[in-house]
Amino acid sequence: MLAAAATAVAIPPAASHCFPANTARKWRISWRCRAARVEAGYSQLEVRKVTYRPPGTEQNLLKEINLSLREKSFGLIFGRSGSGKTTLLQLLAGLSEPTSGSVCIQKYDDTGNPIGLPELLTSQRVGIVFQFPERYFLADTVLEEVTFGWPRQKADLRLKEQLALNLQNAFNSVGLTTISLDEDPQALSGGFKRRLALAIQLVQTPDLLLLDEPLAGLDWKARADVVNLLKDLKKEHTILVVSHDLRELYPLVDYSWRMEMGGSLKEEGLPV
Ligand SMILES: Nc1ncnc2c1ncn2[C@@H]1O[C@H](COP(=O)(O)OP(=O)(O)OP(=O)(O)O)[C@@H](O)[C@H]1O
Repeated sequence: MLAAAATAVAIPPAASHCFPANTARKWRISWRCRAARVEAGYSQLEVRKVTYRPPGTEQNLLKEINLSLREKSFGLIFGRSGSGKTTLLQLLAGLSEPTSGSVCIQKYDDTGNPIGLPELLTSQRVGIVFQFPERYFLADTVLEEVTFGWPRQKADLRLKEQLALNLQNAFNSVGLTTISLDEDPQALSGGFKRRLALAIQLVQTPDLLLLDEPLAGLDWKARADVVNLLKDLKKEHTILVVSHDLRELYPLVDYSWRMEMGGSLKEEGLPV
């Protein structure tokens, strides 16, 4: 798999992956920083007083949102349709910019004291899987689907090798090692399509994984499959999910929030 992925010819990024055009360059920078980042303590996502009003509109969709999520934990945002949950995920993914407030990663030592200044959470540190991600698969093979946006130039060979290694790790962690890279992504089962969408994001080794309605549209077997997968992934990843499927996700949840109509967020236990 490694060799095939490393030599894969790159195609422009797919809309479904929502990577900015210069993602590859950013990944390289991100890895360099990551290598230097081995410290005791822990990191935490901190959303501070975030308000969002789409450009050219008068109304705030999100109002003074505060949220903290410790690394390698699982957060869930629930609330009525139209309250602003997806808008918040898009903002955390860097697809839109807060009108005010900040989204940072703050490091703490083992006693809970902050280490240094908070770092801005940039889009290259976030992976997002949209609702029904399989609808946006465009390639004919699994290999082409996951290598969309990979660099073409020879000078980027080392980067491609690193991506290929990440790909192998991602496929291992989502349990996709049994499928052929030549397979048509649309021919995979519902649960495997979701695994593939997750693997595509995990290749970036994101600090934060955002999932919008990860169980939507799946049959009971695939839903159970994805829940088990998320249970495994949360051991190594920081995951923030928007979902209406509270009962099934309840056993995984470390923190939860209710989004009120009008875009206010309140920390609250799940009503299950
Ligand atoms: N760019 C925009 N301009 C104006 N209004 C917008 C914009 N984007 C979203 N909205 C509105 O903001 C509100 C929140 O939408 P959002 O999709 O975030 O809700 P949601 O809680 O995720 O809903 P659902 O659970 O149905 O997915 C909706 O009323 C939507 O129409």
